[in-house]
Amino acid sequence: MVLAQLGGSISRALAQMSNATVIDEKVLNDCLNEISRALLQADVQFKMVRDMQANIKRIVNLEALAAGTNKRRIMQQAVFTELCNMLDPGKPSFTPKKGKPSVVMFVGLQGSGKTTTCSKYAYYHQKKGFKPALVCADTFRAGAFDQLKQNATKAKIPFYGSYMESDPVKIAVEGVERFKKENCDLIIVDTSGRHKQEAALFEEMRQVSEATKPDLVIFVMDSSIGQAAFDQAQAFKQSVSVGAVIITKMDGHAKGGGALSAVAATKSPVIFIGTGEHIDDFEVFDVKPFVSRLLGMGDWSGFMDKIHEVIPTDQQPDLLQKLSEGSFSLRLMYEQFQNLLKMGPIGQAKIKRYMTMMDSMTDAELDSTNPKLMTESRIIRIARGSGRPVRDVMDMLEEYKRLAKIWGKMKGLKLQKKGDMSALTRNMNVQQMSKALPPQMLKQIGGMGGLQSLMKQMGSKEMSGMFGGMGG
Ligand SMILES: Nc1nc2c(ncn2[C@@H]2O[C@H](COP(=O)(O)OP(=O)(O)OP(=O)(O)O)[C@@H](O)[C@H]2O)c(=O)[nH]1
Repeated sequence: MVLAQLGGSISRALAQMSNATVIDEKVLNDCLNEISRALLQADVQFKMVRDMQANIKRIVNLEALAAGTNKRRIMQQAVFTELCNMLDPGKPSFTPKKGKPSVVMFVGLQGSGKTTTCSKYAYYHQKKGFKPALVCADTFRAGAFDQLKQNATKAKIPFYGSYMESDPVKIAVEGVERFKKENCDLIIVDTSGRHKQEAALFEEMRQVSEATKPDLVIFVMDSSIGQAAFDQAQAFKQSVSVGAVIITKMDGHAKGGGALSAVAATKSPVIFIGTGEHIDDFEVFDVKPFVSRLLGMGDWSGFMDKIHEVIPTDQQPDLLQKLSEGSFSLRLMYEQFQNLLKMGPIGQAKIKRYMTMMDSMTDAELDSTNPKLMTESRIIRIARGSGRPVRDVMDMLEEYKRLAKIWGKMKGLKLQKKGDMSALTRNMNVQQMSKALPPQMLKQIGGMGGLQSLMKQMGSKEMSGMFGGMGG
């Protein structure tokens, strides 16, 4: 996800500023320009970037900044506040209540992921104890009804639609009435995808909304839409009263900045994000944790210790680049295991087993950094493919999560120069090495004592090379 790069660029700009000996207007402007450039590259609308820049300049007191010991924090806080303000329209969206019938209508551009998202939204609420139902008022795209029907059947959610009827208003009204009678408390109406140039389709959408009187209209937006987001979102808002936004395909390579623009255009909050094609690849969206993750805030303490622990003496620029983007994937873990195998008999059986299972994984699975991708069906498939019990696959994934947590601390890391890194890692000792090893492996080696003698035998150079080659 390119948003991670945005976080990295902003962090770098802040670090550069806080490294300056004198903080004057020029240094502040340079820093703000750098941040603005990063936001523009992430497809945030120009006007929003300009406003944000002006706001930060207003908030940040240059004198306090020049005198303050924690310049980085002051600036980071200002950027944090501004990004939160951009993503928070200041009023919460309508939330359905159990036992009380609500109608929620989904609108969006063609292919934005509406139909998939309707099912995810229904499924999410069903798990929370709601009685949802799906109505397919998309009479425009052949196959839309079948798609909804298929998703609804899989999740055991009642649905309504027609192959014959071509009037979406009629279908929507009939569906809503039927499910109200059946005491469903969350009636979700899926509509056809449309572009702002298609006036007739916009009129039709307005009519569906007028006839079904939704409690909430959700604008579904593909995160890769880029700079067009603002205009498109605004066009929808002008025809129907959009009250919330869901951003889809956040798992892809989208720049994601369009999300900020959609919020500004619709003055509505983002309530969920879609993170994959599967029905539970769906997350509640919360502004503050999202922005703090984006800025790599919150977990800087103990950060350098982790560098001591896990980075080998020989340089791994590619690895560091990947880690600074927050992408510790199963493939990186595989490569790490490969290096461990080269070392000799230690824990080979277990690692070989892990690698056999990983050989049964798809490229997408190996390269993903989202543990949620590993759904039950994928785990079963991998177990079958590798001839291992499901428990072993789970065990391997747990190990991945454990390592990813350690490596995850590197996200947003400002890359060091070659010399700096070797100086940092020169002091790696047995204790630090032991922390970097999987606990089972440490046990197999014979605990701390075993590790110590092993390091003596092999020479700590080879030992620290264990993590070598990971950048590939
Ligand atoms: N990777 C990923 N794919 C998604 C996500 N949401 C939807 N998709 C995929 O996007 C494609 C389009 O999704 P649909 O749900 O058919 O889109 P739609 O907006 O209903 O399409 P129209 O009815 O033509 O407007 C499908 O292949 C979905 O599987 C997501 O969060 N991540």
